[in-house]
Order: sequence, then structure tokens, then C-alpha cells
Amino acid sequence: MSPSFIILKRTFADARPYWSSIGFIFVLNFLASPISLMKPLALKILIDNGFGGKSVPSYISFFFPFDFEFTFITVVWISVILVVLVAILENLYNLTIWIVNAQTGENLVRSFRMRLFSHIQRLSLAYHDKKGSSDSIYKIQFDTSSIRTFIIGNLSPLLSSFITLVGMIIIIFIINWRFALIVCFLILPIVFLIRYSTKKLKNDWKKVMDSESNAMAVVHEVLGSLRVVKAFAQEKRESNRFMAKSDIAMKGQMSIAWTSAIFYFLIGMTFASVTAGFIYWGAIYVQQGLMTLGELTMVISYLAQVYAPVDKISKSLNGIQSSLTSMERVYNLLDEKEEVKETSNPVSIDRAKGIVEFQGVSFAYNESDYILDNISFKILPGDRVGIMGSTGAGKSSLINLITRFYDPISGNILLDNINIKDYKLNDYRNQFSLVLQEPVLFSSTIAENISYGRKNASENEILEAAKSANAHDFITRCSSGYQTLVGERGMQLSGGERQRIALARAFIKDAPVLILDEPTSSLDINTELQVMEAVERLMKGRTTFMITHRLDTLSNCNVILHIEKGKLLEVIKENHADALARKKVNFLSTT
Ligand SMILES: Nc1ncnc2c1ncn2[C@@H]1O[C@H](COP(=O)(O)OP(=O)(O)OP(=O)(O)O)[C@@H](O)[C@H]1O
Repeated sequence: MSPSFIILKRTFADARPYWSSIGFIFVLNFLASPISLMKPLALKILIDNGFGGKSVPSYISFFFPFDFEFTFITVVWISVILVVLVAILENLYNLTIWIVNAQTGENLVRSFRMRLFSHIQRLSLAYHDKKGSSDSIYKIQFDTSSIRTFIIGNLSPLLSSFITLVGMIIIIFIINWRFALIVCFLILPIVFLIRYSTKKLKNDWKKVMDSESNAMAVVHEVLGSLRVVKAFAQEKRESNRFMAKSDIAMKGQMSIAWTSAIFYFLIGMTFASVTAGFIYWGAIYVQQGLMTLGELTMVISYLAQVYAPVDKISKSLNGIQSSLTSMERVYNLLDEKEEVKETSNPVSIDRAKGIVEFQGVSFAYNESDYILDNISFKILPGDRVGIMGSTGAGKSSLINLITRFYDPISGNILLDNINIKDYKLNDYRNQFSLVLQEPVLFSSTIAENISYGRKNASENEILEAAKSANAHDFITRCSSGYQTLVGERGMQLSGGERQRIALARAFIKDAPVLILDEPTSSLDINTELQVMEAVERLMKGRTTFMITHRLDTLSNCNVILHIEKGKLLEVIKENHADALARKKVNFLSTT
């Protein structure tokens, strides 16, 4: 099965919930021709039956009593009413097709987009670390809309044009089979042209989309790090980088334009040659009495009309290539496997006790490069675990394994004596509150950021959480209090304020296991004191893992894991003052 056919099959399957609306659109497309054919009817009746005095056609007289007398003025009225009726019909038709197209198209795109967005969120961090976010954004925003372009913008006109074309060939066949054969032969070079150009267009579209996505990656990266770009005065360099990526897209677009232009030129020339042939052979046939002059005129006018559906078919096929390329990009992403998966019969967990155990755990981001090597330890409920080690030792990687952002290559991790792979993933992640070195806030209000982990939190609970996190005072000083908007990634707040909101979020989530990744490392001494006081409150009654480079912070812990170069050098428990003092000497001498 060709890749394009597989994509077509998948697209049809994805559009299945909307088949009734899509079917309705197809029917509406077929109705377009009869409605436009009705337009000159009123004028014809006025000329032939009003001025010409011919008797009115039966499809009009049918609506009048048998002995009704059609005077000139009644025919004029009939013509006027017909004009109005056809206009009403045509406008109702346009309104219906507009609304049905918009509704079906938007539904198709929205559900496709939602599916991709949900899938991207489920993909493991390993995928996102490798691929970055820009290509995924481009796919969600732009590539997904191709399902609408494909089904409504291209497929529907393609089918209706195809049926019109077949109908015309049949009519030409009835008039003169030789001419019908010529039209069929005319189709052959067109099929060849279509096959050649679609292949070329598909490759070009792929290049264009990949390079447009790359250009967007530059914009995304630069806007996310605008402070650094400005500080180093690198605006010009970034513009050039954007220009270079956009150039590739532009070249691809030009190649598409050339292929399409040459394609339409060749189709036009093929038609012109066949029309010339028709006129030549037709004239001879008429002279030999093999066909009438009227038949020849009709066949030539039909041939001219054949051009319209063929032109529509080739344009739709061009559009389909671009849509198929986008759909292929989306399906490639949808086919990416989730590396962190749930088992078939996952265990539910409401609230863990907080026993965390590593049994011979090894881990690597890239299969060969071991970051953690055969780590074993057991932590009991309520333990405060300090994780220390030099930079790059593997501390954050250890935390990534505990939260199941990644799975180990070998060994097992247990929570409350059950392998963490056996838990329902959502239930499992609900057992953790995470406070990072760089707190992540969303571009909404302070209140919404605090209640992020518990959507139904009451105003009072949000207030209490903020008080526990030493955040209430600064929040009340903000212009709109708890309703203050924090800006993208919370950039309208200071680092210390962001950190206290992150702590309030952890308070409200009230998870049994707390993970702190150097929460005070970027704060000044006063803010650090406030944050540490809140952290102290937050740690009560929870198993806590705290990464820190500061030995004085470690004195709050009753277990210390010392990691170096991916190996667990030492597990220091309780009465560790002496051990810490010894570490301090070692630590200072190695860092
Ligand atoms: N996503 C990733 N893909 C590949 N390698 C990674 C990734 N994240 C970290 N590493 C590598 O894994 C090693 C351990 O990194 P990790 O972040 O766990 O160290 P750390 O002890 O937390 O360091 P630091 O104290 O500097 O934050 C480093 O050599 C790092 O380069």
C-alpha cells in the first residue's frame, strides 16, 4: 500500500464522526450546477414566451389551472417571480454551504488538533528533549488544519468535478462515439502530467513545511530568550538565521509555483490541440454528412466545458498533495510511541504512605551513556532526604525517575512497596508536589496558578495556601490581589514571588511526597529565609526529596544521598552532623 493511500485511509477513518455533514456538503456541491443553470431561465421565458409568443413550457403551466390564459403581462410576472425565487434559492444555498462548510471544517480541525495536543502531552520528556517544541507547535497550529482543506476544500470539488466530467464524456459519446474516444485519449496525457507533478509537488511541499517549521523554531527560541538576544545585541544575527531558514521555504514555494504553472500550461496546450483536432475532423465529418453542424457545435462547446472540471480536478489534486504532506507530518507525530506507559491493569492509588525504594536502578538518556548506575536505597514515610553531589552528578535525573518522567533502563523503583510502573500514571503523579529551581507559572491569575494542581480549590483554601507559603502579603500588595495576571511564564513577578506561588501550589496540592530542586538557589538571603521557612512548614508529614548544593540546607534532612558520576557513594542517616562536617571539607575541596 502506498504511503499516500495509507494517509488517505487514516484521514477517512478520522473524519468518520462527521461523515453525515461531509456527505451533505458533497450533495450541496452537486446542487451548485443545477442552481446556476436555473439563472438564465427567467430571461429565456421572457424572450421566448413573452416577446416570442411561444406557449409556456410545461414545467411552468403545470402550476396553473388547465384553462389559464398566459398573457404577455402574466409571462412578465412569471419571469419576475422566477428571478426572485432563483435568487432566494441561490442565496439560501450559499448561506447553507457556507455555514455547513465552516461548522464541519472547524469540528474536523478542532478534534484533530485536540487529539494531537493530547498525544503530545502524553509523549515522554525524552521525545520533547530531543525534538524541541517548535515543530510540535507548527504541527498543531498549521498542519492539523489540512484535514479541513483536504476533505472540504479539495476532495469534495474533486469528486463533483469527476462526476461532471464522466457525465460530459457520456453525453459526447451519445452524440458521437469517435469524439468521446478522443476525449478519453485526451485524459491519458493529463493523467500522466498529474502523476508526475503530484510526485514532485509532494516532495516540494515536504521541504517547504519542514523549513517553515524550522523558521518558526527560530522565532520561538528568540522570543523565549529575548533578554539574552538583546543583552548580547544579537538581533541582526537572529534575523539572518530566520532569513536563511525562510529562504529554503521560499525556494520550495517557487519550485511549487513553477511545477504548477508548467502543469497548467501543458494542460491548456493539450486542450487547445484537441480542440483544433475536433474542428478539423468535425468539419470533415460534417462535409461527409457523418454529423450535423449543430452536433459539431455542441461537441466543441462541451469540449470547452470539459476544461472546467479537468482544471478543477488538477487544482484539487495539487491542494491534496499539500494537505497529504501536512497530514503525513501529523500522523508521524501521532505514531510516536509513549515511552512512559501504563500497564494494562494499572493499580489505583489515592494517597501513598511515602515509602520510596530504588532497587539496582540504572538509567541513560541515550542507551549507551549511563547517567545513573545501580542505585539502591529505601526511604521511609516522612523522611527528609537531601540529595547532594557535584554538578552533572545525576541528581535531577534521579528525581526524573522518581516522578516517572523517564523509566529506568534496569532495576525497579517502588512506592509503598509496589513497582511504580504498575500504578495508574495520573494517580501516581498525583502523589508528588514539585518545586523547581526555576518555578514555572502559567499566563493567568495568581489564584489560578496557586490552584493549578486542584482546580476545585475554594477561595479560602487558596488564601490559606498563600499564607503558608509566605506569599499572602505580597499578593495583597499587587494591583488586583489574587486576580493579578502574572504574564507569560510569570515574568511580571520577581523570582522570589514566583517561587512562593510555586510553594503555595504545593501546599494546596497536599501531596504525600514533596520534591524540591534547589528552590532557593537563585534567591537573595532575605527571600531565601522566607522561602525556607515556608518549605519547613511544607515538609511536615511528607516524604521530601531536596536537591541542594548548600550543606547548611542539608542539616534539615535526616537522610542524605551523596551521588557522584551517577553512583550512590553514600547514604548518611540521622546523627549526620559529623558526616556532614566531613563532607563539607570534601565538598569544598572538590567544588
Ligand atoms: N535530557 C537529557 N538528555 C541527555 N542528557 C542529559 C539530559 N539531561 C541531563 N543530561 C546529562 O545527564 C547528566 C546528569 O545530569 P543531571 O541534570 O541529572 O545532573 P545534576 O546532578 O542534577 O546537575 P546540576 O547540579 O548541575 O543540576 C549530565 O551529564 C547531563 O549532561
